[in-house]
Amino acid sequence: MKIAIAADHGGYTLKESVKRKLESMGLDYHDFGTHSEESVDYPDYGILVAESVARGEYERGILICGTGLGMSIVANKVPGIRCALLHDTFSAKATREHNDTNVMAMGARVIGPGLADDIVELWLTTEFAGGRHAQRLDKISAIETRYGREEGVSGC
Ligand SMILES: O=C(CO)[C@H](O)[C@H](O)[C@H](O)COP(=O)(O)O
Repeated sequence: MKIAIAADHGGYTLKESVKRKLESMGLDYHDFGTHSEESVDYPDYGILVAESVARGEYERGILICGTGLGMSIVANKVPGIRCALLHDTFSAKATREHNDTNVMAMGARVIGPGLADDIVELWLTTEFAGGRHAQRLDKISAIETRYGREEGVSGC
């Protein structure tokens, strides 16, 4: 599984920790930045991960900022992206089973590296359950279509 990862300055340190977790799981990743704690704007980084996942270049994306809120808002603007803001393991498992989320966001000012590792591992290893949940995802896609965003990000 290929993973795209990015953070703003608030999430930089946790991103480095999550990268070590991915390496320990034997997973490939691409780090879209940021590469220091110098202040940056989270939309500039969140969009890189969201669009690369939407284009199919990476199977999953991981985004980290101070709260995870800004990153999750950005990612969910991109057609085809279903991003979950995750700070607990129950939700990490449930959002894969029920929502088939392809991007997750965390807040480095909310949780520590140990819990973040557990969340990432569960989120990456839990399969979508399908069944009744699939028809709900179809309805989410229909909402995207209704707002004229069915074209995805081809051409970006
Ligand atoms: O987007 C956020 C909140 O929704 C992130 O937590 C950012 O990391 C945060 O806003 C950055 O804040 P700062 O005061 O500029 O460090």
